[in-house]
Amino acid sequence: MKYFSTNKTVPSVSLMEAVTKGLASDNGLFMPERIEEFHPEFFRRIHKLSFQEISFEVAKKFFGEDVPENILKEIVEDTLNFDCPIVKVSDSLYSLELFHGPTLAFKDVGGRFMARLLRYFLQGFQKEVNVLVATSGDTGSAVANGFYDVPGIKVYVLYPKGLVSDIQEKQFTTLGKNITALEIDGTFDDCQRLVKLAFLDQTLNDKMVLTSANSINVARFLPQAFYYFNAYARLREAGIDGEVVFSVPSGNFGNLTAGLFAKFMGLPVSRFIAANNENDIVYKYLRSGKYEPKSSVSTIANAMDVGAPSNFARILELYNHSHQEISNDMVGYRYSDKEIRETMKMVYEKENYMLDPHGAVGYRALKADLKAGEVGVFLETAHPAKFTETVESVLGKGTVVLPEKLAAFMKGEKLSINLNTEFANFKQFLLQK
Ligand SMILES: N[C@@H](CCOP(=O)(O)O)C(=O)O
Repeated sequence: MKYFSTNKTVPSVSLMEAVTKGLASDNGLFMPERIEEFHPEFFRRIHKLSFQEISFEVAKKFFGEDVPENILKEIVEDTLNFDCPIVKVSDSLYSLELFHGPTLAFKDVGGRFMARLLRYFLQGFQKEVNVLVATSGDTGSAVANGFYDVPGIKVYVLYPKGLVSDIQEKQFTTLGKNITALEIDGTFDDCQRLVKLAFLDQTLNDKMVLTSANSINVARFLPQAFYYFNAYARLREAGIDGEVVFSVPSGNFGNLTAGLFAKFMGLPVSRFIAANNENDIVYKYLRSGKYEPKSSVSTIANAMDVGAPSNFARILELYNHSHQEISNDMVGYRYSDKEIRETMKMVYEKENYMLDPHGAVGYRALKADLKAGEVGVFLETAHPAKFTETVESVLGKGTVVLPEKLAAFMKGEKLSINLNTEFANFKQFLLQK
Protein backbone atom coordinates (compact mmCIF):
# COMPACT_ATOMS: atom_id res chain seq x y z
CA MET A 1 0.00 0.00 0.00
CA LYS A 2 1.27 3.47 -0.83
CA TYR A 3 0.85 6.47 1.46
CA PHE A 4 0.33 9.96 0.08
CA SER A 5 0.84 13.31 1.75
CA THR A 6 -2.23 15.41 2.58
CA ASN A 7 -0.34 18.35 1.01
CA LYS A 8 0.05 16.35 -2.22
CA THR A 9 3.24 17.99 -3.42
CA VAL A 10 5.56 14.98 -2.97
CA PRO A 11 5.37 11.43 -4.36
CA SER A 12 3.64 8.67 -2.41
CA VAL A 13 5.81 6.41 -0.27
CA SER A 14 5.81 2.82 1.03
CA LEU A 15 4.51 1.93 4.49
CA MET A 16 8.07 1.50 5.70
CA GLU A 17 8.98 4.99 4.55
CA ALA A 18 5.81 6.51 6.01
CA VAL A 19 6.53 4.90 9.39
CA THR A 20 10.24 5.71 9.50
CA LYS A 21 9.74 9.31 8.31
CA GLY A 22 6.63 10.10 10.35
CA LEU A 23 5.76 13.32 8.52
CA ALA A 24 5.84 13.84 4.73
CA SER A 25 8.59 16.12 3.49
CA ASP A 26 6.04 18.74 2.36
CA ASN A 27 4.77 18.92 5.97
CA GLY A 28 1.64 16.91 5.12
CA LEU A 29 0.35 13.89 7.00
CA PHE A 30 0.52 10.47 5.38
CA MET A 31 -2.73 8.83 4.29
CA PRO A 32 -3.19 5.30 2.91
CA GLU A 33 -4.12 5.55 -0.76
CA ARG A 34 -7.00 3.09 -0.23
CA ILE A 35 -9.28 2.27 2.68
CA GLU A 36 -10.29 -1.37 2.44
CA GLU A 37 -13.89 -2.12 3.39
CA PHE A 38 -15.02 -5.21 5.26
CA HIS A 39 -17.74 -7.39 3.77
CA PRO A 40 -21.02 -6.85 5.71
CA GLU A 41 -20.81 -10.52 6.71
CA PHE A 42 -17.81 -9.64 8.92
CA PHE A 43 -20.05 -7.50 11.11
CA ARG A 44 -22.61 -10.26 11.45
CA ARG A 45 -20.05 -12.53 13.11
CA ILE A 46 -17.78 -9.94 14.74
CA HIS A 47 -19.21 -10.61 18.21
CA LYS A 48 -17.75 -14.12 18.06
CA LEU A 49 -14.21 -12.79 17.72
CA SER A 50 -11.88 -11.68 20.52
CA PHE A 51 -10.28 -8.20 20.70
CA GLN A 52 -7.02 -9.64 19.36
CA GLU A 53 -8.74 -11.49 16.52
CA ILE A 54 -10.72 -8.42 15.46
CA SER A 55 -7.62 -6.23 15.63
CA PHE A 56 -5.67 -8.66 13.50
CA GLU A 57 -8.40 -8.53 10.82
CA VAL A 58 -8.30 -4.72 10.92
CA ALA A 59 -4.49 -4.66 10.88
CA LYS A 60 -4.47 -6.88 7.77
CA LYS A 61 -6.64 -4.34 5.95
CA PHE A 62 -4.12 -1.59 6.78
CA PHE A 63 -0.77 -3.34 6.74
CA GLY A 64 -1.37 -6.80 5.21
CA GLU A 65 0.29 -5.96 1.89
CA ASP A 66 3.48 -4.82 3.58
CA VAL A 67 3.99 -7.03 6.61
CA PRO A 68 3.97 -10.85 6.51
CA GLU A 69 0.86 -12.28 8.15
CA ASN A 70 2.69 -14.20 10.90
CA ILE A 71 4.69 -11.08 11.90
CA LEU A 72 1.60 -8.89 11.89
CA LYS A 73 -0.26 -11.38 14.06
CA GLU A 74 2.61 -11.44 16.52
CA ILE A 75 2.75 -7.62 16.62
CA VAL A 76 -1.01 -7.35 17.24
CA GLU A 77 -1.06 -10.04 19.94
CA ASP A 78 2.00 -8.67 21.68
CA THR A 79 0.62 -5.11 21.55
CA LEU A 80 -2.76 -6.06 22.98
CA ASN A 81 -1.80 -7.90 26.14
CA PHE A 82 -4.48 -5.90 27.97
CA ASP A 83 -8.18 -5.36 27.44
CA CYS A 84 -10.25 -2.32 26.39
CA PRO A 85 -13.58 -3.25 28.01
CA ILE A 86 -17.00 -1.66 27.63
CA VAL A 87 -18.58 -0.75 30.97
CA LYS A 88 -22.19 0.32 31.45
CA VAL A 89 -22.45 3.71 33.20
CA SER A 90 -26.15 4.46 32.85
CA ASP A 91 -29.04 3.56 30.56
CA SER A 92 -27.72 3.30 26.98
CA LEU A 93 -24.43 4.99 27.95
CA TYR A 94 -21.24 2.94 27.97
CA SER A 95 -17.66 3.75 28.78
CA LEU A 96 -14.99 2.33 26.50
CA GLU A 97 -12.18 2.02 29.04
CA LEU A 98 -8.92 2.54 27.23
CA PHE A 99 -6.78 2.80 30.34
CA HIS A 100 -5.89 -0.79 31.12
CA GLY A 101 -2.52 -0.74 29.37
CA PRO A 102 0.90 -0.19 30.97
CA THR A 103 0.70 3.64 31.12
CA LEU A 104 -3.06 3.77 31.72
CA ALA A 105 -4.08 5.76 28.65
CA PHE A 106 -5.39 4.97 25.16
CA LYS A 107 -2.03 5.82 23.65
CA ASP A 108 -0.72 2.44 24.80
CA VAL A 109 -2.47 0.74 21.87
CA GLY A 110 -0.87 2.83 19.12
CA GLY A 111 2.41 3.40 20.98
CA ARG A 112 3.05 -0.31 21.53
CA PHE A 113 1.99 -1.23 18.00
CA MET A 114 4.25 1.39 16.47
CA ALA A 115 7.23 0.37 18.61
CA ARG A 116 6.88 -3.22 17.40
CA LEU A 117 6.31 -2.37 13.74
CA LEU A 118 9.28 0.00 13.74
CA ARG A 119 11.44 -2.71 15.30
CA TYR A 120 10.41 -5.04 12.46
CA PHE A 121 11.21 -2.45 9.77
CA LEU A 122 14.55 -1.57 11.36
CA GLN A 123 15.96 -5.10 11.49
CA GLY A 124 19.45 -4.94 10.08
CA PHE A 125 19.34 -1.13 9.95
CA GLN A 126 22.70 0.16 11.15
CA LYS A 127 21.89 3.74 12.10
CA GLU A 128 20.34 4.94 15.34
CA VAL A 129 16.72 6.15 15.02
CA ASN A 130 15.54 9.21 16.95
CA VAL A 131 11.88 9.32 17.85
CA LEU A 132 10.58 12.83 18.51
CA VAL A 133 7.30 13.10 20.36
CA ALA A 134 5.30 16.11 21.52
CA THR A 135 2.96 15.50 24.40
CA SER A 136 0.24 17.29 26.29
CA GLY A 137 0.30 14.46 28.82
CA ASP A 138 -0.43 10.91 27.71
CA THR A 139 1.46 10.28 24.46
CA GLY A 140 4.79 10.97 26.13
CA SER A 141 4.42 8.23 28.70
CA ALA A 142 3.02 5.62 26.29
CA VAL A 143 5.78 6.21 23.75
CA ALA A 144 8.56 6.47 26.32
CA ASN A 145 7.47 3.23 27.96
CA GLY A 146 6.84 1.52 24.62
CA PHE A 147 10.37 2.30 23.41
CA TYR A 148 12.17 2.13 26.76
CA ASP A 149 15.56 0.41 26.51
CA VAL A 150 14.98 -0.61 22.88
CA PRO A 151 18.46 -0.87 21.31
CA GLY A 152 19.12 1.54 18.43
CA ILE A 153 16.29 3.92 19.35
CA LYS A 154 16.45 7.21 21.22
CA VAL A 155 13.27 8.99 22.29
CA TYR A 156 12.92 12.73 22.92
CA VAL A 157 9.71 13.73 24.68
CA LEU A 158 8.83 17.42 24.39
CA TYR A 159 6.24 18.61 26.89
CA PRO A 160 4.88 21.99 28.01
CA LYS A 161 6.38 23.02 31.36
CA GLY A 162 3.82 22.98 34.17
CA LEU A 163 0.94 21.94 31.90
CA VAL A 164 0.80 18.17 32.44
CA SER A 165 -0.26 16.40 35.63
CA ASP A 166 2.43 15.35 38.17
CA ILE A 167 1.84 11.68 37.49
CA GLN A 168 1.92 12.10 33.71
CA GLU A 169 5.22 13.98 34.05
CA LYS A 170 6.73 11.29 36.27
CA GLN A 171 5.82 8.62 33.71
CA PHE A 172 8.23 9.95 31.12
CA THR A 173 10.79 11.95 33.10
CA THR A 174 11.95 9.21 35.44
CA LEU A 175 12.97 6.52 32.98
CA GLY A 176 16.43 7.66 31.84
CA LYS A 177 18.43 5.35 29.51
CA ASN A 178 17.28 6.05 25.93
CA ILE A 179 14.45 8.40 27.00
CA THR A 180 15.14 12.16 27.26
CA ALA A 181 12.45 14.52 28.52
CA LEU A 182 12.57 18.09 27.21
CA GLU A 183 10.58 20.59 29.27
CA ILE A 184 9.54 23.39 26.93
CA ASP A 185 8.64 26.88 28.15
CA GLY A 186 5.48 27.01 26.06
CA THR A 187 2.34 25.12 25.11
CA PHE A 188 1.76 21.70 23.51
CA ASP A 189 1.40 23.49 20.17
CA ASP A 190 4.93 24.88 20.56
CA CYS A 191 6.19 21.34 21.24
CA GLN A 192 4.37 19.99 18.18
CA ARG A 193 5.72 22.85 16.03
CA LEU A 194 9.31 22.16 17.14
CA VAL A 195 8.94 18.48 16.29
CA LYS A 196 7.44 19.20 12.85
CA LEU A 197 10.16 21.77 12.07
CA ALA A 198 12.82 19.19 12.94
CA PHE A 199 11.40 16.79 10.33
CA LEU A 200 11.66 19.50 7.68
CA ASP A 201 15.20 20.64 8.59
CA GLN A 202 17.77 19.44 6.05
CA THR A 203 20.81 19.71 8.35
CA LEU A 204 19.15 17.63 11.05
CA ASN A 205 17.92 15.05 8.56
CA ASP A 206 21.38 14.75 6.98
CA LYS A 207 22.88 14.07 10.37
CA MET A 208 20.31 11.83 12.05
CA VAL A 209 17.35 9.57 11.32
CA LEU A 210 14.23 11.19 12.76
CA THR A 211 10.69 9.91 13.11
CA SER A 212 7.55 10.81 15.00
CA ALA A 213 5.52 8.76 17.46
CA ASN A 214 2.63 11.18 17.63
CA SER A 215 -0.57 10.36 15.81
CA ILE A 216 1.15 12.07 12.85
CA ASN A 217 2.70 8.63 12.34
CA VAL A 218 0.39 6.17 10.58
CA ALA A 219 1.71 3.28 12.69
CA ARG A 220 0.73 5.15 15.89
CA PHE A 221 -2.60 6.37 14.61
CA LEU A 222 -4.23 3.62 12.50
CA PRO A 223 -4.17 0.92 15.25
CA GLN A 224 -6.44 3.23 17.27
CA ALA A 225 -9.22 1.96 14.99
CA PHE A 226 -8.94 -1.49 16.66
CA TYR A 227 -10.92 -0.59 19.75
CA TYR A 228 -13.85 0.93 17.87
CA PHE A 229 -14.44 -2.40 16.13
CA ASN A 230 -14.03 -4.23 19.43
CA ALA A 231 -16.46 -1.91 21.23
CA TYR A 232 -19.09 -2.62 18.57
CA ALA A 233 -18.46 -6.37 18.87
CA ARG A 234 -18.72 -6.36 22.66
CA LEU A 235 -22.01 -4.42 22.55
CA ARG A 236 -23.47 -6.90 20.08
CA GLU A 237 -22.08 -9.82 22.09
CA ALA A 238 -23.96 -8.50 25.12
CA GLY A 239 -27.15 -8.36 23.04
CA ILE A 240 -27.20 -4.54 23.03
CA ASP A 241 -28.85 -3.32 19.84
CA GLY A 242 -29.42 0.17 18.47
CA GLU A 243 -27.46 2.54 16.31
CA VAL A 244 -24.06 3.22 17.83
CA VAL A 245 -22.77 6.72 18.54
CA PHE A 246 -19.17 7.29 19.69
CA SER A 247 -18.24 10.35 21.72
CA VAL A 248 -14.53 11.09 21.55
CA PRO A 249 -12.73 13.50 23.89
CA SER A 250 -10.54 15.24 21.34
CA GLY A 251 -7.29 17.23 21.25
CA ASN A 252 -5.03 16.32 18.35
CA PHE A 253 -7.95 14.39 16.80
CA GLY A 254 -6.01 11.17 16.12
CA ASN A 255 -8.49 9.11 18.09
CA LEU A 256 -11.54 10.49 16.34
CA THR A 257 -9.90 10.21 12.92
CA ALA A 258 -9.12 6.54 13.60
CA GLY A 259 -12.83 6.10 14.38
CA LEU A 260 -13.73 7.70 11.05
CA PHE A 261 -11.41 5.26 9.30
CA ALA A 262 -13.29 2.44 11.03
CA LYS A 263 -16.56 3.87 9.68
CA PHE A 264 -15.10 4.11 6.17
CA MET A 265 -14.15 0.43 6.55
CA GLY A 266 -17.80 -0.36 7.11
CA LEU A 267 -18.16 -0.28 10.90
CA PRO A 268 -21.83 0.57 11.48
CA VAL A 269 -21.56 3.85 13.40
CA SER A 270 -24.35 6.37 13.30
CA ARG A 271 -22.11 9.38 14.05
CA PHE A 272 -19.13 10.62 16.03
CA ILE A 273 -19.17 13.34 18.62
CA ALA A 274 -16.11 15.57 18.74
CA ALA A 275 -16.03 16.48 22.43
CA ASN A 276 -13.79 19.48 23.09
CA ASN A 277 -12.71 21.36 26.17
CA GLU A 278 -12.19 25.11 25.82
CA ASN A 279 -9.79 24.40 22.97
CA ASP A 280 -12.75 24.36 20.66
CA ILE A 281 -11.29 24.84 17.19
CA VAL A 282 -13.08 21.87 15.62
CA TYR A 283 -16.32 22.60 17.51
CA LYS A 284 -16.25 26.06 15.92
CA TYR A 285 -15.38 24.62 12.51
CA LEU A 286 -18.39 22.31 12.67
CA ARG A 287 -20.64 25.30 13.36
CA SER A 288 -19.15 27.81 10.95
CA GLY A 289 -17.17 25.88 8.34
CA LYS A 290 -14.13 27.98 9.28
CA TYR A 291 -11.01 26.28 10.60
CA GLU A 292 -9.10 28.77 12.69
CA PRO A 293 -6.28 27.25 14.75
CA LYS A 294 -5.14 29.36 17.68
CA SER A 295 -2.93 29.13 20.75
CA SER A 296 -4.16 26.50 23.18
CA VAL A 297 -5.45 27.44 26.62
CA SER A 298 -4.74 25.43 29.75
CA THR A 299 -7.62 23.34 31.12
CA ILE A 300 -8.11 20.49 33.61
CA ALA A 301 -8.46 18.10 30.65
CA ASN A 302 -4.87 18.94 29.74
CA ALA A 303 -4.20 16.16 27.22
CA MET A 304 -6.77 17.89 24.99
CA ASP A 305 -5.12 21.31 25.20
CA VAL A 306 -4.34 21.53 21.51
CA GLY A 307 -4.87 24.66 19.43
CA ALA A 308 -3.86 23.29 16.01
CA PRO A 309 -5.01 19.65 15.81
CA SER A 310 -2.68 17.76 13.44
CA ASN A 311 -5.24 15.23 12.29
CA PHE A 312 -7.70 17.80 11.04
CA ALA A 313 -5.78 17.59 7.73
CA ARG A 314 -6.67 13.89 7.55
CA ILE A 315 -10.35 14.56 8.29
CA LEU A 316 -10.49 17.14 5.48
CA GLU A 317 -8.85 14.64 3.13
CA LEU A 318 -11.28 11.85 4.05
CA TYR A 319 -14.25 14.07 3.24
CA ASN A 320 -12.84 15.89 0.20
CA HIS A 321 -12.69 19.11 2.22
CA SER A 322 -16.48 19.23 2.37
CA HIS A 323 -17.82 20.83 5.53
CA GLN A 324 -21.23 19.41 4.71
CA GLU A 325 -19.95 15.83 4.42
CA ILE A 326 -17.93 16.15 7.62
CA SER A 327 -20.97 17.49 9.44
CA ASN A 328 -23.03 14.48 8.29
CA ASP A 329 -20.74 12.17 10.29
CA MET A 330 -19.63 14.43 13.14
CA VAL A 331 -21.19 16.77 15.66
CA GLY A 332 -19.31 18.94 18.12
CA TYR A 333 -19.65 19.96 21.75
CA ARG A 334 -17.43 22.03 24.02
CA TYR A 335 -17.23 22.28 27.80
CA SER A 336 -15.58 24.60 30.31
CA ASP A 337 -13.59 23.39 33.31
CA LYS A 338 -16.59 24.20 35.49
CA GLU A 339 -18.83 21.96 33.40
CA ILE A 340 -16.21 19.19 33.39
CA ARG A 341 -16.05 19.29 37.20
CA GLU A 342 -19.85 19.27 37.50
CA THR A 343 -20.02 16.21 35.24
CA MET A 344 -17.38 14.29 37.20
CA LYS A 345 -19.23 14.98 40.43
CA MET A 346 -22.68 14.18 39.09
CA VAL A 347 -21.63 10.89 37.47
CA TYR A 348 -19.74 9.81 40.59
CA GLU A 349 -22.65 10.57 42.88
CA LYS A 350 -25.48 9.35 40.65
CA GLU A 351 -23.89 6.51 38.72
CA ASN A 352 -21.06 5.55 41.05
CA TYR A 353 -18.59 5.82 38.16
CA MET A 354 -15.35 7.77 38.40
CA LEU A 355 -14.57 9.78 35.28
CA ASP A 356 -11.27 11.42 34.51
CA PRO A 357 -11.59 15.01 33.21
CA HIS A 358 -11.26 13.89 29.55
CA GLY A 359 -13.82 11.11 29.87
CA ALA A 360 -16.14 13.63 31.53
CA VAL A 361 -16.09 15.78 28.40
CA GLY A 362 -16.96 12.72 26.30
CA TYR A 363 -19.70 11.60 28.68
CA ARG A 364 -21.38 15.00 28.85
CA ALA A 365 -21.40 15.46 25.09
CA LEU A 366 -22.85 11.97 24.64
CA LYS A 367 -25.57 12.55 27.20
CA ALA A 368 -26.51 15.78 25.44
CA ASP A 369 -26.58 14.27 21.96
CA LEU A 370 -27.91 10.72 22.30
CA LYS A 371 -31.39 10.08 20.88
CA ALA A 372 -33.93 7.50 22.02
CA GLY A 373 -33.09 4.00 20.79
CA GLU A 374 -29.41 4.78 20.22
CA VAL A 375 -26.51 3.27 22.11
CA GLY A 376 -23.82 5.70 23.19
CA VAL A 377 -20.19 4.91 23.85
CA PHE A 378 -17.77 7.53 25.21
CA LEU A 379 -14.05 6.93 25.22
CA GLU A 380 -12.52 6.92 28.70
CA THR A 381 -9.09 7.88 27.45
CA ALA A 382 -7.06 7.75 30.67
CA HIS A 383 -7.32 6.42 34.22
CA PRO A 384 -8.70 8.99 36.72
CA ALA A 385 -5.67 8.39 38.95
CA LYS A 386 -3.48 10.08 36.33
CA PHE A 387 -5.28 13.26 37.45
CA THR A 388 -5.54 12.48 41.15
CA GLU A 389 -5.21 16.09 42.27
CA THR A 390 -8.01 17.33 40.00
CA VAL A 391 -10.25 14.34 40.60
CA GLU A 392 -9.89 14.55 44.39
CA SER A 393 -10.48 18.31 44.33
CA VAL A 394 -13.91 17.46 42.86
CA LEU A 395 -14.80 14.15 44.51
CA GLY A 396 -13.04 14.53 47.83
CA LYS A 397 -9.71 13.53 49.36
CA GLY A 398 -9.00 9.82 49.39
CA THR A 399 -11.46 8.91 46.64
CA VAL A 400 -8.75 7.93 44.16
CA VAL A 401 -6.80 4.73 44.67
CA LEU A 402 -3.47 4.86 42.88
CA PRO A 403 -3.01 1.69 40.80
CA GLU A 404 0.24 -0.15 41.48
CA LYS A 405 1.49 0.62 37.94
CA LEU A 406 1.21 4.36 38.61
CA ALA A 407 2.56 4.23 42.15
CA ALA A 408 5.76 2.69 40.74
CA PHE A 409 6.33 5.73 38.50
CA MET A 410 5.91 8.13 41.43
CA LYS A 411 8.98 6.69 43.16
CA GLY A 412 11.38 7.74 40.39
CA GLU A 413 13.38 10.97 40.23
CA LYS A 414 12.43 13.57 37.59
CA LEU A 415 15.12 14.10 34.96
CA SER A 416 14.42 16.76 32.34
CA ILE A 417 16.16 19.38 30.25
CA ASN A 418 14.69 22.88 29.94
CA LEU A 419 14.40 24.49 26.54
CA ASN A 420 12.60 27.57 25.23
CA THR A 421 10.38 27.57 22.14
CA GLU A 422 13.13 28.68 19.71
CA PHE A 423 13.67 26.07 17.01
CA ALA A 424 17.35 27.06 16.75
CA ASN A 425 17.94 25.92 20.35
CA PHE A 426 16.13 22.62 19.86
CA LYS A 427 18.10 22.02 16.68
CA GLN A 428 21.39 22.81 18.42
CA PHE A 429 20.45 20.44 21.21
CA LEU A 430 19.76 17.60 18.75
CA LEU A 431 22.91 18.27 16.73
CA GLN A 432 25.03 17.89 19.86
CA LYS A 433 23.60 14.44 20.59
N1 LIG B 1 -3.26 14.33 23.64
C1 LIG B 1 -1.92 14.09 23.32
C2 LIG B 1 -1.32 15.12 22.42
C3 LIG B 1 -0.62 14.46 21.30
O1 LIG B 1 -1.52 13.66 20.58
P1 LIG B 1 -1.11 12.52 19.59
O2 LIG B 1 -2.27 11.58 19.60
O3 LIG B 1 -0.90 13.17 18.29
O4 LIG B 1 0.14 11.88 20.07
C4 LIG B 1 -1.07 13.75 24.54
O5 LIG B 1 -1.64 13.29 25.52
O6 LIG B 1 0.13 13.90 24.53
